[in-house]
Amino acid sequence: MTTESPFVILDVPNKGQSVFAVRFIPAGTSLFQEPPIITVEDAQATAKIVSLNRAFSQLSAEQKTAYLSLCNSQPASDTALTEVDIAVLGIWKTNTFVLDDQGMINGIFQMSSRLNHSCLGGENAHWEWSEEEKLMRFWTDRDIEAGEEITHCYRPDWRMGTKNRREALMENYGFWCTCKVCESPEED
Ligand SMILES: C[S@@+](CC[C@H](N)C(=O)[O-])C[C@H]1O[C@@H](n2cnc3c(N)ncnc32)[C@H](O)[C@@H]1O
Repeated sequence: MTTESPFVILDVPNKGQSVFAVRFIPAGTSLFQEPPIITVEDAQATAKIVSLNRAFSQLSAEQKTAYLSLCNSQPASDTALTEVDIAVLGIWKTNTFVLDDQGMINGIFQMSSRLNHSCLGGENAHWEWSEEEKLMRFWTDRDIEAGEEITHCYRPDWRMGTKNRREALMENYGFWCTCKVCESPEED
């Protein structure tokens, strides 16, 4: 049995970087686990941004570099902000995971942030956050073949037809979805 990672991060045209299986990965496999780079706990969006800036300023140089290396799909809306603040906020909006049912706790993760989205039915992995251990874990939902993109569903409740779902993803996440469900000619 090999101990090498079963996946790699590669560039994909129009989708930035993404995670791909390098060999067959059976359903139910633990892909990886990692601690967050940052977590922020606040109820209100504006309070979250203040907490985010505080949390970012307290990161080590290495953590800041890891954070700032993540993808930013958000247009810069507030030109009064500094370049770094714009990047911190854009990266936050592009990559944040909501970690609790109340929407209070958000987190940013280095590896987890590299997985692209697939609309419901196209995804092949899911995540679980352990509040006790402060660890994010990714698991495969089904068998994944070598060369397959590993994706999870960012928001599973958007069963509203391809056009509406794509518009909702654009509005909420800042990208036009090109997952295999949206690209399928059988979808409406
Ligand atoms: C959390 S990041 C995922 C990793 C990212 N591709 C990267 O380069 O680091 C989310 C961003 O990836 C891209 N992305 C993810 N899923 C996508 C999809 N289904 N269709 C098009 N772009 C997608 C979008 O730019 C989105 O804002």
